[in-house]
Amino acid sequence: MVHEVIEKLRGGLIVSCQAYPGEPLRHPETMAQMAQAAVIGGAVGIRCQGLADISAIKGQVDVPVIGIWKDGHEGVFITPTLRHARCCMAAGADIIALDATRRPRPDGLTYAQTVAQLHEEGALIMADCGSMEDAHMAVEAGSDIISTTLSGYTGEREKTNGPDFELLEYMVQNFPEVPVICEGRIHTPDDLARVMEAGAWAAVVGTAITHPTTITTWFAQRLPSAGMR
Ligand SMILES: CC(=O)N[C@H](C=O)[C@@H](O)[C@H](O)[C@H](O)COP(=O)(O)O
Repeated sequence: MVHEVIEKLRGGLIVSCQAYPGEPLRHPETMAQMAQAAVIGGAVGIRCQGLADISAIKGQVDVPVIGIWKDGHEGVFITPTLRHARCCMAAGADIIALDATRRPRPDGLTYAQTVAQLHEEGALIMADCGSMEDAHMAVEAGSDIISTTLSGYTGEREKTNGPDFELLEYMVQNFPEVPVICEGRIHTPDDLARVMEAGAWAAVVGTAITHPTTITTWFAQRLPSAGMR
């Protein structure tokens, strides 16, 4: 049976509100405003990064919040350890997303051990996978949600221009009992419509909605003068 929090996400758009270190919008209040704006536009859930952002956003929106803590840039860095995950829970996240690759984790625990412990503590876990093999591992570990988040970022899958439909379809077909979230490089409303048609439980859109610097470059690159800059 699907948990009621995950049921609330079914068929909907989750907006990822993240600003990266050193960026002008990197402030918990700013991200909470961004999250509120996304909910007004129809987001059924928010994904966000960092303990301060999770707690600020939880104070401002009623929809489920998927929390992560990114620590570092290499290897396993999305909620890499049990400690990071527990902190996200304490900050108020309704669902914790974890790196669900088969790579070694900084605290020496396996993904399955991490999930088992967090389940004992009452957490709901979204598995950020980078490949079919990761998805199998994540499902065997009892993840509550599996996602395509890390496709194209771990060396196992090509970084496609848009979402990784092949991985999404594989997950949907092979794990019909597990909610599958499509995340990563959904850049247009058409992309979103297609991933939902492919059977995604829900979809996460980040950059195309909440990262104005990148969106500006998409436009700027189309200026007649772009090649001369
Ligand atoms: C690989 C990685 O670190 N992904 C992160 C996960 O939280 C975010 O940087 C992405 O913005 C998010 O997954 C949404 O994807 P997109 O921004 O492409 O819509």
